Amino acid sequence: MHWTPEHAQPLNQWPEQHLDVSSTTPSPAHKLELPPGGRQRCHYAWAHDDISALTASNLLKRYAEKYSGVLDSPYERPTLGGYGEAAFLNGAKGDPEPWPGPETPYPLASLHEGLPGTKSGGGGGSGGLGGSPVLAGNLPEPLYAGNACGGPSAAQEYAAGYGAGYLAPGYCTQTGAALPPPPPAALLQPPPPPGYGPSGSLYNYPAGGYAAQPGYGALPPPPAPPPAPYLTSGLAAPTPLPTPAPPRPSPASYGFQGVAEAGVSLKRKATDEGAEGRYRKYAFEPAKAPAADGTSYPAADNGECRGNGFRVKPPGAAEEASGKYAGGVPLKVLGSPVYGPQLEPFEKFSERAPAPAPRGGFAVPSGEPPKGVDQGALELATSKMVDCGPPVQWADVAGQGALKAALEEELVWPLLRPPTYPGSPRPPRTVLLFGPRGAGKALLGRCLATQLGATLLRLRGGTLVAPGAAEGARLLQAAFAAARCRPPAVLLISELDALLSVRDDGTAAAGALQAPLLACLDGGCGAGADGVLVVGTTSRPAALDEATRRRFALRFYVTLPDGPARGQILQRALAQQGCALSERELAALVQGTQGFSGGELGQLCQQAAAGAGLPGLQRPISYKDMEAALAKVGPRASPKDLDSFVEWDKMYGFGH
Ligand SMILES: Nc1ncnc2c1ncn2[C@@H]1O[C@H](COP(=O)(O)OP(=O)(O)OP(=O)(O)O)[C@@H](O)[C@H]1O
Ligand SMILES: [Mg+2]
Repeated sequence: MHWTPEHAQPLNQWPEQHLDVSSTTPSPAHKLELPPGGRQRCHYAWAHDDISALTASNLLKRYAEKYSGVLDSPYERPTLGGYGEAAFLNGAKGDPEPWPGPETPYPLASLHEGLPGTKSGGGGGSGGLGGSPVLAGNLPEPLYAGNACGGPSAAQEYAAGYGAGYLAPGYCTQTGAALPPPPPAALLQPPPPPGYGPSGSLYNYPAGGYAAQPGYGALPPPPAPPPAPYLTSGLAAPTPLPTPAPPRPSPASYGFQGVAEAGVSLKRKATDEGAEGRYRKYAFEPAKAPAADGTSYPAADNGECRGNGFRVKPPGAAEEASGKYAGGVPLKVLGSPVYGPQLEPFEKFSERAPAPAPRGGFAVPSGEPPKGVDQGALELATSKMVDCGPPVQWADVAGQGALKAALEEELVWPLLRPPTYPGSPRPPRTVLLFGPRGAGKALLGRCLATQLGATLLRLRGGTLVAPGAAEGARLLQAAFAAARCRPPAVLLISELDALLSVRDDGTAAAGALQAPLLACLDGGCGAGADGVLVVGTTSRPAALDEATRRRFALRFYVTLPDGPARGQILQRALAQQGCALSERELAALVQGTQGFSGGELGQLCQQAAAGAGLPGLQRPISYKDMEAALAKVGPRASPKDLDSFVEWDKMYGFGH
């Protein structure tokens, strides 16, 4: 039968209670715990419980008095667990006096020690194990000495491991004998909390001994109690009910030790599973956190995964990247500089006084024809080759500042300067001007003649080649002769490259006029005499073979005009056409004629004039005429051409 609080009797009803201490069935604990030798005796005493009635009543009277003091004293009902487990464990519910006998290994505090109204007894402290307080105290020597049925040692173990002292009414195993009163109800555990089922242990059985009890899985079955101490009066405590279980510990706070516990816990687990399974939903478990962003995907440990698992780039990342690359410094607006007065007007050069007739090295006309030259050819050359055009001053050449300077310093001045000393190096007598068509090479040649005050003889390679090689050779020789006859002379040979025709595969054609040319350049036809400058020009420098190229001491790249130069050229050309554009219109034209040569600009203006009406009837050229002309006239030099010029210049030019 399970003791339940209902069985608790108030103390004042105890006297009627009689303890039936006779029992023939030892509790399992007794079976287990009794020393072998003591088993017999213990059975004997237990069976025959021959404690005199007098003794029993003495005992009851003694403890009744003792307990009555307790009950009358005003004190709080202890809270659950208010009493240390030890108190319940060793059952020291009442008397603090130790059981006479060897020092107990477990000094126990008296249950009532320190309570108001209680006598500060000699108990407490090392209160002996005297087993149940009911039996403790200076009781007469127990009838059973030694180990009888679990004498002190047994009692100790028992008491220590278990609150054996409490003998509930209803457990009177001794007929007629009144047991000491049960501890006041206050000492009893409160009723179990709701949720506990009717079955299962509510009590804190000591570890070991008992098989796991079916339970709620919340508490492991308590360990088996050590053998109950026997009443000194011979009363053998019947199998005591286990003390009320301590408050249900949280799973982690079970205090049971040892294998039994482990077994118990294992066993419990099995049952727990059931119980826990039943109550799992209430079990404390951290719920899985939903994905932070509420998606149904489980949040990865690192919290990285979102949605379909792809991470979203932080906004603006792409912009930032493009900003980094695309946001470079905006390119400067390229364009030809606005045509402006910074350029020297053409006239300026023309203002310059013509160079004084050179004295000295260049030449003084000898008046005598050179020997071996065909007279007819000479006359032809004089009449046909001598350029009688207006002088060209440096200012008449738009732009080309650097080139103009180089030419002046490298050619003109040395030619004009008398030799500084005998044997001083001769000034160059040949110069090659190369660059795109219409770039002003001839113009420069003309300028040079002007600057040297020299006769200008102009040859076109193509003209020489046309009548045939022989005829051409004759003419070439006549030209050089004539130049020699008219010192200072500038022999301007344009389209030099026509004289040196080179097949597409780079092999020279049948030396058309190359040989006579080289001979003349070497002074064979009077050339090279003092007072003759040969200016060769070409727009195909690459067609020149090395022999020819090397006959020209100076080689300069004549580039296309830049913006301001273009403006000047346009302005001059338009002026020649009798019209003038506004600065804005001019600026627009300059912008729209990038890559045009001077010659092409002239052509443009001529085209515009044509659009303005027939010659003589034409109106002034308008901007619209120019725009129309642009549709027809365009730059000839391709970027590729321009690149080749640059390359050649690097390789063979004198740069400037
Ligand atoms: N820098 C310039 N300043 C003024 N006029 C120029 C300039 N360049 C070219 N021109 C004009 O363009 C026309 C062609 O010039 P020029 O004959 O000197 O070119 P080129 O280089 O000799 O051409 P080609 O290779 O066909 O002989 C000329 O009427 C000239 O006045
Ligand atoms: Mg020319």
